[in-house]
Amino acid sequence: MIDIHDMTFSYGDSLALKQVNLHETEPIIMGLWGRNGAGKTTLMKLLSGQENPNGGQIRVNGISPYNNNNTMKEVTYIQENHPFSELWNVNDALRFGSYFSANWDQALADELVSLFELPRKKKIKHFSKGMQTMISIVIGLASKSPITIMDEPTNGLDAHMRKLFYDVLLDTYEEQPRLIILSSHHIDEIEPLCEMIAIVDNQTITRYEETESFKMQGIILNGPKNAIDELTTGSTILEERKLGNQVHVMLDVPYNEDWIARAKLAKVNIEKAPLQDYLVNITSKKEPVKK
Ligand SMILES: Nc1ncnc2c1ncn2[C@@H]1O[C@H](COP(=O)(O)OP(=O)(O)OP(=O)(O)O)[C@@H](O)[C@H]1O
Repeated sequence: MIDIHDMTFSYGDSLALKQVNLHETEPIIMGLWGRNGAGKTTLMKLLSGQENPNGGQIRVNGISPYNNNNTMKEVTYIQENHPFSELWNVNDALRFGSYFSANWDQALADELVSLFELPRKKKIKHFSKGMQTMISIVIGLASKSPITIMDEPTNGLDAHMRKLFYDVLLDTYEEQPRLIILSSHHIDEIEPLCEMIAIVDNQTITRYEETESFKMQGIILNGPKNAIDELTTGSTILEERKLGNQVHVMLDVPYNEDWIARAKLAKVNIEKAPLQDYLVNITSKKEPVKK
């Protein structure tokens, strides 16, 4: 479905992506996580054919996507704060979506507009931020495109609407599996949906792994300095804080029976590092400490 090999892209003289590699043949839900400016949006633009790489290769369903009419039919890209015309209401936006999507499902679009309680006649520019996100979601899901890319799809949604979004996305995905790519800075908002997560950091994809494997990784230890020092010898420390004789560290190791037993023996408190904190630390500019 997508195959990216040593791809590089610059905006003029400014390098945005370098040596990107990503290969996915299955219709899965993929998360794209990275910090501000990491290159997520640029990668999504390249996948949807809006930009042309300067080097390397990108293939979407076997073809180079840039300026390719076939890509336009097969890939739907919903940008963050999608720029709807000032004049449009919901019906206009849906008509626009239907023009560009070969698999457009009008019944689903109507169902989602009702579910999200979006007023059909009100101008979209007068919608709240969450409502604007919802109409973008409707267009993304009703497109039923083989490759559907959504930038920050939970932006502005409250907990209730986010839950609705999860439910409808999974329902439509189960009905018709396709490659759905969701980007976010907040991993917790997309992680429940994603089978695989790609980490975009320092202008490239540094890791592409199963969500479950990321969720296993990273532990936090709290305890006396000497006990922590002994336990952490040989491990990579991602974060360290001291309070008197007490030390708090995050290690880049799996949260497993072995570490739970070692911590118990050393009388040190152990817990799983929150996924978002773990990812922030592994993409931090500061060098991790190897003890
Ligand atoms: N049109 C542009 N012209 C020049 N530089 C750009 C342009 N768009 C993005 N960039 C630069 O490319 C880099 C990657 O930006 P990009 O928008 O892809 O990051 P991002 O991961 O989506 O960030 P965010 O999470 O903040 O939206 C940044 O350094 C950014 O300043």
